[in-house]
Amino acid sequence: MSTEPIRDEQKFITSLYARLDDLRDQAEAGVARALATPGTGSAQSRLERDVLVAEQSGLLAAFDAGESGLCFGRLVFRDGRDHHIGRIGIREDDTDRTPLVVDWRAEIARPFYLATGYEPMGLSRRRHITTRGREVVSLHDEVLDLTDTTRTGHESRDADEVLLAALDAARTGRMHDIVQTIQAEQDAIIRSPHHGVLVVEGGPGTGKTAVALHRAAYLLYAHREQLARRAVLIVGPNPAFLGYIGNVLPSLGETGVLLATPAELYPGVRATGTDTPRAAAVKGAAAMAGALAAAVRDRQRVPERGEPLVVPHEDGDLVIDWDMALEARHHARDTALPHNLARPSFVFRLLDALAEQLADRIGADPYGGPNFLGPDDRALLAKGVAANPDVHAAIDTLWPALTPEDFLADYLADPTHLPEEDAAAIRRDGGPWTPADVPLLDEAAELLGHDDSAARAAEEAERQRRIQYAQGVLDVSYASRTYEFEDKEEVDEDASEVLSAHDIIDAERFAERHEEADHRTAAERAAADRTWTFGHIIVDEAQELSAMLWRLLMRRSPTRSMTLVGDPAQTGDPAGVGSWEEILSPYVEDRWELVRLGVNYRTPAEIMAVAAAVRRETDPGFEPPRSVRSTGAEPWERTAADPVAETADAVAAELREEGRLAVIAPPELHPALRAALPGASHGPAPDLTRPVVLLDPRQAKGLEFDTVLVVDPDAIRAGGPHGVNDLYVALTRATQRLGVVRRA
Ligand SMILES: Nc1ncnc2c1ncn2[C@@H]1O[C@H](COP(=O)(O)OP(=O)(O)OP(=O)(O)O)[C@@H](O)[C@H]1O
Repeated sequence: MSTEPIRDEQKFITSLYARLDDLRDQAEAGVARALATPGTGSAQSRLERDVLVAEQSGLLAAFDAGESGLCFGRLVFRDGRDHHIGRIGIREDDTDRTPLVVDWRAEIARPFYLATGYEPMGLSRRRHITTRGREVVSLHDEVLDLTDTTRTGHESRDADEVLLAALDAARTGRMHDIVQTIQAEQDAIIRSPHHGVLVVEGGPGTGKTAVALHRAAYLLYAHREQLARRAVLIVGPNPAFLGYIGNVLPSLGETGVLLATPAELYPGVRATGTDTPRAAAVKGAAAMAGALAAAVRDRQRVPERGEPLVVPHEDGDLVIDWDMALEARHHARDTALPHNLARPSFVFRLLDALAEQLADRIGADPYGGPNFLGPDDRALLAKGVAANPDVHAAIDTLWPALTPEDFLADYLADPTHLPEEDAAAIRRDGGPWTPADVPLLDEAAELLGHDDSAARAAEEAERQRRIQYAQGVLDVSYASRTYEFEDKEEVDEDASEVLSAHDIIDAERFAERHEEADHRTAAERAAADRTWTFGHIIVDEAQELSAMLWRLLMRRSPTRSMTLVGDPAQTGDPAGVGSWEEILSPYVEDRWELVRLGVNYRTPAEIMAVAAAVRRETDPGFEPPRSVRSTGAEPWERTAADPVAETADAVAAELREEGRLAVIAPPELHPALRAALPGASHGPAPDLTRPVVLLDPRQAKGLEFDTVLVVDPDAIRAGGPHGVNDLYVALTRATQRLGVVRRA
């Protein structure tokens, strides 16, 4: 390509960055001004200031995200329209508010990802613009109009070149966004409607994680009003994985997302313990729900027949017998409320019965006439009974108020309603909570309930008042908006692609932000609230989740707006549920959609052949996803009496200036490997940006490295019920080179 188009694009890109700088300065000044405004101290002035700070801060985050790779494409339509495509939408500072660059998520940007020579979608030309910092380094053009005389017929390879350059690039230890090279099959998933459950299945490296993250960004853009308020939850397998993907959404300007591992889904509990695989499987099985429910009922007791509880009282002993407690228990259970919420029914029924017992005794006419006591005397007696701490202590032994933590700790010390061998596997006295305990704590919290109804009602009334108030302030702010606060609905057909401040904030969220004591974002509040329900939930490596964890997640998503991505062939967790049908049918029957991704963007064909051979040992018909690349570098395999020393030598030989290397080995080899590889990052949350990282196969899930050394594959395979899957995961992590060190 001649240098002229590059010069022209450079001119455009330079002016675009100048506009971005302006907007950023304005937003920064806006925040500073708003924060410096002394205000009158009234609720109104504080709210107005918060409106400004939130709007400007949201814009600032988006402008900062746009800094790198702000504009990466251009679409020239046959009808003369000409649009640049970028990470965020920006408009010119003119009276028409001319779009300068269109957000990649806008409908008008779609042909950038979908158009082909056969289906040009109105395009005559598509350009890929590659920049380094603010400098244009290359352009790749595709002529899609078959009648264009400059067309050579080879243009489509240009798009592949951009993709292959991205796939070939050295890894940094952090996942990058793929907005420049989203493929058509991926685009369809990213933009599919957000209602209902969408399952995305695909082999290693097919872009499931990338698609899931871009889908979150797309949904937040397309349904901002609904989703930003309730936040989007992304569940990933482990802390290393969350660190790996953590930059992708901020790089797309999105912050309304909570990333969490399954172990973090019960606020206030840090699950640092570990279970045996057998214990994890028992705790994860659906049968635990029934066992816990039965165990809660066991805590609703009645005295043995003929062995009543006798409570000393100033007006005479009170007797709680089998009949009386049974009647109160029926009454409380009939409410169908959780244990702690049904407890007041039990308590009041017993108190009434005891007061009556006392009145019957004290006021009894020895000659069989009517009771002497009038309503006032009876009320006085009832008051005395209700005020007696011994009465309450006795009732507590029958229907105690329980916290989920105390209940589960008691249960695990003496598990009931399970076959004895399962109970033995999970029996435990004390010790830290484990990840498999997290859904059990949540289940217990549901069964027990927390009696905060009065506080909640008061809170809701106050919230409604604030929303009404905030709407008034927003209306004022909107009427006096500056040009970049334009509502996307009311402008032209290009409008929906441009970033708009009113997308970033709405009255309800404002009201929420304005709570005096609570200025946290929706995602932050969601993280602290067990009963939070999310606007959308994305689960990565969904095949790993246990039935009990699915119950927890479904409670967090009453609308069932979910995207589940996974690969059953990579299941490692002993509690992982076998099939999507099995996972989903209890919640949505067959109302879910399955899409498959079939192209492997990570693993070169040479490496994939080795990984597929491992699977074919147990599943002869196994077909791996098709690798998009082949590097010519054949994986190597060595057998050594001392695999640790051999690995250390191989690491020294394989280390390159650029890129990252992972040693994936069974956990029992880690102490020796740590000693032999002193520079390697390791542990529960290793730093993946270091040149060498030591991982066990489970930790390697979802990650990728330029070079991977798999140590003692036979031990990995023999390491558990899903050992073959773990080995398959380990072998499919490399983007360039794979070495295998066997034990002799
Ligand atoms: N369209 C694309 N353009 C550029 N890179 C892509 C594209 N799709 C996927 N990739 C890259 O391919 C690699 C694998 O993607 P990703 O991790 O999302 O796959 P996955 O299906 O989740 O894999 P696994 O199941 O093995 O964890 C990543 O480096 C990702 O950035």
